[in-house]
Amino acid sequence: MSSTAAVTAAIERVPVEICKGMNGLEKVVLREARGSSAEVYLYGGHITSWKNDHGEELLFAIFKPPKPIRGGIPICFPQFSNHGFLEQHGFARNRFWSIDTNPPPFPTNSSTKTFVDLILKPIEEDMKIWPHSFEFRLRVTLGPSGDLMLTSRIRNTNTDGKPFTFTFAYHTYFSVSDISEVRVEGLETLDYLDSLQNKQRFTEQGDAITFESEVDKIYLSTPTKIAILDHEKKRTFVIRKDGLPDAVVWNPWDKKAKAMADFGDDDYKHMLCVEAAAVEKPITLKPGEEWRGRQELSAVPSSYCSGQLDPQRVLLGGRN
Ligand SMILES: O=P(O)(O)OC[C@H]1O[C@H](O)[C@H](O)[C@@H](O)[C@@H]1O
Repeated sequence: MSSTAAVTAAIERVPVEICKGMNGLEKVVLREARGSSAEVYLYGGHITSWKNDHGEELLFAIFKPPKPIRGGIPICFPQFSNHGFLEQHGFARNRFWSIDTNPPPFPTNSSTKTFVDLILKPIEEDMKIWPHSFEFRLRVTLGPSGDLMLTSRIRNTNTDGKPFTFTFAYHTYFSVSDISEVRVEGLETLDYLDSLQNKQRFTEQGDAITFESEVDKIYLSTPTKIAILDHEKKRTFVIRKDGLPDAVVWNPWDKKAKAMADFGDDDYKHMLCVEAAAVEKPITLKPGEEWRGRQELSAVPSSYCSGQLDPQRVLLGGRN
């Protein structure tokens, strides 16, 4: 079968479409019957859009060609941020991924058919800076109720017997109405490394996390559920994660936003990054071993109780 035929065969079974996006780059669009959608670019395996069934964009993303895509969900691999000698956030976000037409069996407990499998293997240039052979499979799934699930499977395919070690993050930029109206539940009282203070370790104080200045923290050993409550929008994002013990919280605030070429001066007000990650304890894989890291996002209406958000209801939200 030719590769075009294989791609067509692989996508015919599901409500996905491959088309040209910004700068002529190829993207895959997933659509669910009730109207929700998601888009992933082959460049970076980068999610750039996630819309609910009212067509509202739930991710913050800026497209200002010829600059690279800012926002959405860049994949940070094999290095998160500057925790190592590679380029910031590793090279995976700056590589062309392919559609994986024949992924190994993938046990899922859902009957959804709206998904696409992408694969990244190292190119010669990568082997020079990170001399390891790997297969990185990313499955992007849109659930029937609009939930967005990302599952990464990374396998060490070294033939020299050598293990490799990496750090990882789903660098998710959530769209929020106004950062000063947002709070994050689920990280209170946890230890974190403060990237603004030489990665020193502190313990979070107080009830919930709110925002009034730049923040760049790596929360350690976090629960598997975190909520972002947007008071103004009356919307709550729930992040469920597996295999990713840490959670990075980032907002550049005004000064850094001004200094960033691809960020509008006020854009920081409308975004918040909460990133399911494995940073503090890097993952090591021996040849033949595979690691999995999963992030599931949902957006639900916030519930109010005498003017106060009810985190218990939001976090339990009818299911676990
Ligand atoms: O500008 P980028 O390379 O995409 O990184 C954007 C941000 O990503 C993460 O959240 C890091 O913790 C920040 O330190 C970094 O500034």
